[in-house]
Amino acid sequence: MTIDNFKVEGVRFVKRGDLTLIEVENAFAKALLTPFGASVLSYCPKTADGEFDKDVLWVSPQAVYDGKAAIRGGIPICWPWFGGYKEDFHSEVDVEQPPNHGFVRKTWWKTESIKQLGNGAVEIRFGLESNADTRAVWPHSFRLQLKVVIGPTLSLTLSTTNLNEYALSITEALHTYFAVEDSRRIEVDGLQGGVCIDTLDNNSRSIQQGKLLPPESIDNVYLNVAGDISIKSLPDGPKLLLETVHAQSCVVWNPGSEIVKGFADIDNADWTDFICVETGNVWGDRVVIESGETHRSSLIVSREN
Ligand SMILES: O=P(O)(O)OC[C@H]1O[C@@H](O)[C@H](O)[C@@H](O)[C@@H]1O
Repeated sequence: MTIDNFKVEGVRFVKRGDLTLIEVENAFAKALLTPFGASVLSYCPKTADGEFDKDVLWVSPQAVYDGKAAIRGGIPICWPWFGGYKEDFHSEVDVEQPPNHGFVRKTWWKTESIKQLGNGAVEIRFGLESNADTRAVWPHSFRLQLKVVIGPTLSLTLSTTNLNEYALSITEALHTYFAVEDSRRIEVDGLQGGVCIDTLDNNSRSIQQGKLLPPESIDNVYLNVAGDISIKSLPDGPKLLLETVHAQSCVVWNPGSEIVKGFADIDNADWTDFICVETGNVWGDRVVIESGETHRSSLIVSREN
């Protein structure tokens, strides 16, 4: 079944570059997704007076849609490892350049279902099973599914099923690029008490005290922060609320004015337009999934005006 065979009210398919995009518009929001990387690229909820609000997500105007490169923006999925290829994933398989943040953000997923739910929200499920190509990079068997619900909130659930006869160890993150008025004037609440690892300062560790006022350039990993998180535009702009389930970690990243120059797919001036607040299970919060078991991790995003 090809993607065009899904006939659901308020859902249409358009091309951008080499990708097929899924456009959703319903009583609650409009959104844009693609099976390449199972990426959500846009989510504009409706305001109380029924107008579409600004996008919650940021996608770089320089993003590439060639079906090969990871899309710069929206919600890329980092799986089965976050960041570099960690020591514990090494195997007999020789991967010369293991992709940063894993391989599924650059892989075509299958669109398994698109349907309207009883309340009028739209649910889309993307799936990916291990195959010869994935085993060449990571020699394990798995089934992955991303369930996205476009409703009054944007909800994503990533499910990993371990199809091996042994336990599987993964790290994972929804690498969300949130659109903000000015990344220099925001505060992130909900990280306090977590272990903060500053990767721009030799992985120095501290305990996060109070709200985070991100410096211009930031690449902090927060462990053991399972509660809700919010991103507020200062002084009294809108607030984005991030509710998570089975996500112990959060990474806050923005390249800032210098490091951004090393990114071909981000304009040098655009770093103030977003903040990445990436929720999942990374570093020491890694997840071990027993044989035959499924692990689920969710993110639910909404905007409070
Ligand atoms: O360029 P990539 O692979 O998408 O990574 C972007 C950033 O992703 C963040 O999650 C990392 O913490 C940063 O170190 C990294 O630079």
